[in-house]
Amino acid sequence: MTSLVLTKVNQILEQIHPLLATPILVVVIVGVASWIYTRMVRGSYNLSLLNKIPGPRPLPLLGNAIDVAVPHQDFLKTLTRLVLNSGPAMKFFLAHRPYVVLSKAPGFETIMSSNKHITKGPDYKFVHPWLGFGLLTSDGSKWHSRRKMLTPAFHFKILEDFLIIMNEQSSILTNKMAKLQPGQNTIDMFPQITFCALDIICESAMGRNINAQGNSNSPYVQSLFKASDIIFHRATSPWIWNDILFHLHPFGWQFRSALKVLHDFTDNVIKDRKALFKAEKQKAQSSTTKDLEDDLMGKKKRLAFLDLLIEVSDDGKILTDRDIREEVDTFMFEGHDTTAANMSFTLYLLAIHPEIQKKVQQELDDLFIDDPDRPASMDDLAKMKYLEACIKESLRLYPSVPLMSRTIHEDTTIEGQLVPAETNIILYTYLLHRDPEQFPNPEEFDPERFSSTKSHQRHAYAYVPFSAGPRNCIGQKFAMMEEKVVVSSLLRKFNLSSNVIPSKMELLPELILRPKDGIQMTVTKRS
Ligand code: HEM
Repeated sequence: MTSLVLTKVNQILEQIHPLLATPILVVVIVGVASWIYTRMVRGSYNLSLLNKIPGPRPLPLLGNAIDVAVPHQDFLKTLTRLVLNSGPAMKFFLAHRPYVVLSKAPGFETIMSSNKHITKGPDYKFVHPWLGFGLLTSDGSKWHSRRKMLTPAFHFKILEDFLIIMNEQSSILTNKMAKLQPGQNTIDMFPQITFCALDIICESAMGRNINAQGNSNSPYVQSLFKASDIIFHRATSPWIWNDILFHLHPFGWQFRSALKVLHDFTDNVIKDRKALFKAEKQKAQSSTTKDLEDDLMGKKKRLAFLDLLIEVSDDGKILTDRDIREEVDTFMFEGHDTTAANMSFTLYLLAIHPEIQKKVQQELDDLFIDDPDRPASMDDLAKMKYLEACIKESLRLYPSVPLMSRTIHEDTTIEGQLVPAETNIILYTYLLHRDPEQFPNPEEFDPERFSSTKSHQRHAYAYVPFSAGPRNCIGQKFAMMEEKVVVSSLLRKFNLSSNVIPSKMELLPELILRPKDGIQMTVTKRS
């Protein structure tokens, strides 16, 4: 490996000036660079503790960059191999920056259950220009107060109001599917489901219908995809991590123009809804002294999360328009891809397991025996137990968020290793969910794992697709509701099949887990 580095340095120097490429100069330059690198590491990280944690041997300057610099579709396999060679806490370096990858339940518990380890890892900085420091990205007292402020918005009673939107958008999706002619009914379901999820979250978060299902070319939808795409590429391209270099790069200006569209859109919606809110408030002065949560629940209709934010903002005294935008943008960012990926993988798993698909359809047929075309009610959703188990099992095999990261600020014992302060922790959920001690035959799709008796036999942190502890997903109930509505609407009307073989499907751990080539499925009307 060292000889590989020397050869590379030699080539670079030769390009700069042939005289520079003498062996002595190369050795001197590599030596000085290694010394500076080691000083940097010593200066900021506790190397003596880090060296005790198992992991692949790092190279000077590069750390383990060469070990993990593989094509995106090979990343999960490569990381899994490295982790399995090292153990449940594996250390590696990217340049001078140390990471510890956790892949078993006890390690996850140490981090997730703690109120101290709530700082997100350095890679979240790439979403700051879009989301600012909203609920997903903030920490400390700002995060605490925002979390407290937003929790009532996800109360069961408030979520009920979003059911109408979910049913309406599902029905647009099923109508689109019904128009597919035989011979043309094998399609990539991933984008179809994504547009539906986007329409649902946009109307729920902002009270605006962007009609992505009808027109996916709208500037807002295109900018959202563009911004997400560039964030992912930046996170995996160290040469544009630096802000100045990024702004000079073509990605930089494309990102800025996408953000302008996204921010302008949210700003305008906030302005409109604030005006509406003011007018409504003038009409109903009596509600101003009531407790916020009761107030919201008492009202006939709450169309958007944005309303709660405007209500608590106290006309800019508690939340400015910029603060409100951070949270609305965060819901848009966190709330469409995650559910879309999970719904797509669930449909796919049911498509390749026809006997399990039949059981789900039986459950739905029994529930909708009175009228197979009516919208789903909250009561129906509560009774979709088997479908829920399928969705959960799909999230186990294909967690929408396959990796998360935190930075710890104090020395912490994790999995028996003393991990020094300022180390970045990677929570490798994709592998955690494949632990054979917790999930025998882990690659097998078996919804029975989520029957109530079997769930109790597992470690409390063995299954955490929505994270767990204080920084868990605030939107998980919303997500489960949406997914049941959309998936059940499709399965009431259609049979699904697919020739895609799970072991051949290439997975990309982008901002969310995504199939590299989409998921082709055949959609046939049920007789
Ligand atoms: C299947 C769907 C979803 C999955 C698998 C999922 C998963 C997650 C995970 C793993 C986290 C923790 C991220 C981290 O620590 O870095 C998270 C946080 C979060 N999620 Fe979700 N999510 C889903 C849907 C949603 C929806 C629909 C919304 C909004 C309506 C949402 C809003 C959020 C927010 C705001 C946070 C940050 C919470 C905090 O730090 O206090 N999520 N989600």
